[in-house]
Amino acid sequence: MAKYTPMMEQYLKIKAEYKDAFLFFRLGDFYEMFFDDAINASQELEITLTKRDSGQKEPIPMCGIPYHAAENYIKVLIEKGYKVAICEQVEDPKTAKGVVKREVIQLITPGTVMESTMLNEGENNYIASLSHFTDGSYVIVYNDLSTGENRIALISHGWDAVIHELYNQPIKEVVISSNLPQELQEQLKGRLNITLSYQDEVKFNAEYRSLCENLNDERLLKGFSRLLNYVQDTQKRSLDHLQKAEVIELNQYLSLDMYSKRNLELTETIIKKGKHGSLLWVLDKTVTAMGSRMLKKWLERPLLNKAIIEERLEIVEGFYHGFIERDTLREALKSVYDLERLAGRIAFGNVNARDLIQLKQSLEKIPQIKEVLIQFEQDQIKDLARELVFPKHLVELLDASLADEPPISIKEGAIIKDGYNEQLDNYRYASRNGKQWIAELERKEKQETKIKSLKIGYNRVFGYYIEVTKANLHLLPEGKYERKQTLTNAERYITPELKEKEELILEAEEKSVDLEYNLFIEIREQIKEHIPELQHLANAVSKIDVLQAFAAVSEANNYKRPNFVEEKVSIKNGRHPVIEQVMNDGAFVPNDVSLDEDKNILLITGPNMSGKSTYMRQLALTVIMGQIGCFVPCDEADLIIFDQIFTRIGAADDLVSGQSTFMVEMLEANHAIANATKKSLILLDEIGRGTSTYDGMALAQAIVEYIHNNIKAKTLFSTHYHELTALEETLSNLKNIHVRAEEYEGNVVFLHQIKEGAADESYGIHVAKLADLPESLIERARTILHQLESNDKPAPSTEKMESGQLSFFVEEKKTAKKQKLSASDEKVINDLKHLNLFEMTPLEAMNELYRLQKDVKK
Ligand SMILES: Nc1ncnc2c1ncn2[C@@H]1O[C@H](COP(=O)(O)OP(=O)(O)OP(=O)(O)O)[C@@H](O)[C@H]1O
Repeated sequence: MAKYTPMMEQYLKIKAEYKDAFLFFRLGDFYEMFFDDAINASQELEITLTKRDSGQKEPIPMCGIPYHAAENYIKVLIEKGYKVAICEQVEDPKTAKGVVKREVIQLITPGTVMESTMLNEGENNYIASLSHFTDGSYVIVYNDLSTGENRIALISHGWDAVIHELYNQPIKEVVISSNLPQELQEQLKGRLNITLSYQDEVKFNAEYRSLCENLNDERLLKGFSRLLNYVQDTQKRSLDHLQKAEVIELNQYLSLDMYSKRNLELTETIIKKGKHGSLLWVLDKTVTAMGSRMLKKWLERPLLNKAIIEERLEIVEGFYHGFIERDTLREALKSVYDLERLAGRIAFGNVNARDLIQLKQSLEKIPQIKEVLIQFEQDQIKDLARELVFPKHLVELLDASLADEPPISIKEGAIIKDGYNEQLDNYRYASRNGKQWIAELERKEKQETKIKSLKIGYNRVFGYYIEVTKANLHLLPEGKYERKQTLTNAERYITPELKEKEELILEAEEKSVDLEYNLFIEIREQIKEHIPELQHLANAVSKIDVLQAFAAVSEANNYKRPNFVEEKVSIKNGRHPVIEQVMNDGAFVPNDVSLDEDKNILLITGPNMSGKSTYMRQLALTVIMGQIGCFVPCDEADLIIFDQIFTRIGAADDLVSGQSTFMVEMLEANHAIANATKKSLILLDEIGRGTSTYDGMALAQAIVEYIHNNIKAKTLFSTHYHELTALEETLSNLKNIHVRAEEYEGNVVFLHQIKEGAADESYGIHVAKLADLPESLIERARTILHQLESNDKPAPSTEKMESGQLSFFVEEKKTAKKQKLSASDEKVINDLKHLNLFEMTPLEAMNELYRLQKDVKK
């Protein structure tokens, strides 16, 4: 077999170290890719695939992109979850002997991008590391390379908790050990859709000692080192902006499992996966990107500590009433640039002078912000003001050194102010002086030759020249000028003295550009020393921004400050914060919520689409808003501090891929039952609808009883099984409520009002009528329903139900479903077939029809 060319040998050697990345191999002005990389990249990037001789018999596949356009292509690949290794020529090709030396200078991965065009400003971009230990515990480390943030959590209660923790965090990549069991790796990829990277060798790097000082657990240290080792290996450059690892004590925050994070649409909606329509969308009245990111973090981890919640509420209260000051504050905050990411880019070495001017302008706003804050009477707001430490020396340095309007490039001069550096001033003087001398020469020559149109110009090839039009050539004295260039209408000349000045000017200019570049790097290095100060400031500014946003949104939407009490939840005229925003003014019907020691379970009945899930969701969202320190959507609220929220709401779907709807529903219910405490909030919507009526109802009843007898958590339980309302008689802490709907001229009118007691009727048949189904079908449905209603009585309830009994119903499920679809139901089933409802029980089918009708109306 023929040998590869030396360059190809070099390529193959480097590529062997970066098998899981596209290797961008620098050749002159291009990054080239070869072999499979070329084939795949040509498809992913839609660029032409060509061939190149490699020394072998057959040419090899190749494709390339111009180096100056690389950023866009890299962006596309990273967004698709790929990694890109940037391999540069690291010696001057002109002086190189043999093949030019090349090295990978950076491995760009989805979790480690720094370029602002690839980052979403309102969102963190985390890379995480996950380490597992023989005692069954796990350590997760989150790092945002763009801001330097490091957070670390120890999880000692199993793998499921790891998945719940990682879910819904903006993580692009997880670094693991290749020893992590394959099945778990598959779950990370499949359930969470995250790029996996491997770092098996984990060694403590003394360089980062100061970042880990507070980690007193070997496991935390090991987890953190795995992340740092990986980041160091891929980035190969200064990471001076990395911040001390902050340990997240998970038991200090309201725990939300992945189902609840998703069902409640805190930061993104389920269907469109966008911010619009989420709670974050309503609350995000922040004016800085830093504030927006902090708000998102707060929403993902509501607090349990009453003192901190009250401190936030006190600040919001101050901002709420001081609306004039708040406006001034918002205006000032608007001019504050993303200090956090800027600090990261300063450390990384990719800021330009314009960025630093923006830094200066942002910092100049700090005294003004402080001044506004100290005007408030609340001590908590005055404390915020104290956290804003104005870095005077830094502003002075930036002000003295940088030109007010520098260009983007840092290699073309015009970035340093006059008077900052004596040497630079000398060069500039020489250059300006020379130019003045030339202007003077032009004036003198014009006078002497009497040629008014004579001019002195400059171009890169010939330098300075004297230009005389052909018509005036006869006026020039003999022998004084040396001809340099002939144009159609003019001749260009030089003189020895002009040449001499030209050299002085050009030399001064060249030296001054070099010097400016060096000075800029020096300034950047000096600023690096202040990165911790900038990060501290960024943190304080973000907090102020989030709290002013809470005040702004609370005022705009008429939210009220909640009281935190010991045992009861009592909300007057509560509203759903998101739905009320998308409805016309005043269209949303407010409702009360009352839960206490005596009545901790509310069993909600009422027709479909009447507002049962909305009522449940609005309670959860109100609790979360309160526990992040925001006012809440109602007229008055007494709340307790909940430790966990569990939900099973809305369409059960493919969240856990490969599982049936019913299975998902059971997983979610089981998760709640296994983990909830008396201090938790459980919201279960239509449990049991994923299976046939009999076992669905049985399961629903068993679950309610189990919560009632064993957990005693505050619970909202909505159901279609009207029969369950009888439980009020046997379960002393359960109370029936219903959503009111009225029949008006044969139609259902939804009033969306919550009332005490059970709903009197199922409205399925009316709903089907609304859907204009054939009269015969409706009649038949009525008969079937009637039969069902007379047969389906709930099993007598028991106060001593054990959790093990639940499995009995699950086992029974399949046979029960078959029984349901008897031959006598054939006609209805056939009629429904075209609507794909044949898999359902008649009652469920009615519900589906109603949904359908509602959709058609929309
Ligand atoms: N309090 C309210 N005021 C005004 N409109 C409401 C209210 N509650 C709910 N709605 C409207 O009714 C629609 C249906 O509400 P929701 O989904 O909560 O009903 P549901 O009873 O849970 O229905 P299903 O049983 O089908 O899940 C909402 O999308 C909203 O438009």
